[in-house]
Amino acid sequence: MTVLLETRGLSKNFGGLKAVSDVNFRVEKGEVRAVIGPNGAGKTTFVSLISGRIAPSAGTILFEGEDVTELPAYARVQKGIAYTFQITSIYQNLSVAENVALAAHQPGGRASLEPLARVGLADRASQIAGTLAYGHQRLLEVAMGLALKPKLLILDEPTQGLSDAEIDNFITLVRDVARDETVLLIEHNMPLVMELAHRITVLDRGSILAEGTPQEVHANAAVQAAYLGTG
Ligand SMILES: Nc1ncnc2c1ncn2[C@@H]1O[C@H](COP(=O)(O)OP(=O)(O)OP(=O)(O)O)[C@@H](O)[C@H]1O
Repeated sequence: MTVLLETRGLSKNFGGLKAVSDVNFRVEKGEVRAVIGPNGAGKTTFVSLISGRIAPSAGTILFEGEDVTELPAYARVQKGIAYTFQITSIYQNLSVAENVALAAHQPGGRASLEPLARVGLADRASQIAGTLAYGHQRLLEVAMGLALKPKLLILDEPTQGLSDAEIDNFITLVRDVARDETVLLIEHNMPLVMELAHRITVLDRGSILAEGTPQEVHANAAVQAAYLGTG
């Protein structure tokens, strides 16, 4: 197995708060890795550090063996790290297709519609993005991430606001994406995580509480106590 992403001693403090604390983490190429944990565990902060949206207080981030800790976000995108944009970065007044074209840095709108087809939005290509339902805006974000042809696709709560049928489509989508790319998924929907992830990392108060296959994590007593609320 080849390690795609590794963090060593990765930490982020906000004042006195250790949002991410000394995290040593590895993702293999081709994996679907879920990061779960209670609210405030540090999941978004962790992936923001990996994508370069925020700078760490300490530690190192390696991508394909290269130290990318000091690289700005755009340079990490060029290396193949795509973080689905927060919804605010969708251009609400542009069409769905134009948003994908912009994400792919082809503002003339000549980008392939393939990313839209992959997320099931091809028939909405000409719709104004701001008029999409919330769940569809999340899928548009995923399409914008795919348009970058990433090696690592980071999805931050992608199924929020999706219907059950759309979540089923999303599972198919991630399996399809995972044939070519590695996926790092932050997700609160536990049945979905159990079904999709090869391995799960559980964050709690900024640190890794547990890591393993869905079965191992589900059976972990510390996880049940801290997260599943059944301990
Ligand atoms: N910019 C910031 N300034 C100060 N504190 C922050 C900042 N961003 C996050 N925090 C704090 O860091 C901690 C971790 O937050 P983070 O958003 O990473 O958690 P999370 O696991 O993604 O939570 P959720 O599941 O609710 O999205 C929280 O206590 C949060 O209040």
